[in-house]
Amino acid sequence: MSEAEGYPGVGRVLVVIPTYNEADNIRKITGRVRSATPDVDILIADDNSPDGTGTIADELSTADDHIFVLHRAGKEGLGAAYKAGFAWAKNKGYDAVVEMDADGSHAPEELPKLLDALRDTDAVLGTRYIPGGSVHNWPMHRLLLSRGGNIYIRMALGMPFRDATGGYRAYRMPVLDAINVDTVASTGYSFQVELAWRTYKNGFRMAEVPITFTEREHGVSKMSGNIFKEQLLRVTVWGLTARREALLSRFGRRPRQGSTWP
Ligand SMILES: Nc1nc2c(ncn2[C@@H]2O[C@H](COP(=O)(O)OP(=O)(O)O[C@H]3O[C@H](CO)[C@@H](O)[C@H](O)[C@@H]3O)[C@@H](O)[C@H]2O)c(=O)[nH]1
Repeated sequence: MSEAEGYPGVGRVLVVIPTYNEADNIRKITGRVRSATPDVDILIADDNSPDGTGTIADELSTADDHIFVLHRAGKEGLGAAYKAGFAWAKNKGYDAVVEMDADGSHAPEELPKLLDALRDTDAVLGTRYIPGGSVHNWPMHRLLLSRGGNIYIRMALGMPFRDATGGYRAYRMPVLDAINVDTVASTGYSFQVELAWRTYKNGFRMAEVPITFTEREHGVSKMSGNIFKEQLLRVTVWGLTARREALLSRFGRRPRQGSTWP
């Protein structure tokens, strides 16, 4: 087993790809990542996919020293898979991690752009909704949900970012340590919002770079009504908690220990 030398100016980078039923996509995406960025490693975090993604991942790992597999017992959501992947990265001494979907929605060819930006900052958010960014082949209802959700998040949390829900990102490892990523409660897509929120609240440097998001050709999205409800509820509570804390500090009072949720 050998590991990549590292990305210039960033260090050893691990691209974490969570998978659930991505048998038709996993070969292609890992090949594209390896071609675009030969200096980075890949970890496939598979939740025991019934379609055999885990077996294909093992084959890829056997054939390439820069691909690793984390087999998990069962489907626990994208957030849980990322947390396990980040813990694996920390254990192996990586300097930075990248989040990437398995289905080709996030173009590996744009990875150098994210990593170049990470040289001068602590976290990079790939953003669909700034000039240069775009979304391809999404149905109108999904686009409206995403745009509307991001407007709500900006208003509720006061974060300046245009795309707090996106899943193509890079974090330096000390950020994940400082924000206690292992205690992140979100399991679905609000995981992305919670990570951005914690990073922002902790005062880390964050940059947005434009990305092109292309809807998957194979397999299905795991988006569900429950995932959407989780996001809405959590963002509302975080926003109210932040306002309460701001109010208390204005009157010279500190919030009760443990009063911040989650
Ligand atoms: N291990 C594991 N992986 C999962 C699970 N659920 C989803 N994944 C993996 O997570 C990635 C994204 O899942 P999709 O279901 O394809 O996501 P999406 O609906 O296209 O959502 C994307 O856009 C959202 C914002 O609009 C993002 O919030 C989200 O992170 C993702 O990038 C894929 O690689 C998928 O296999 C799970 O329970 N377990």
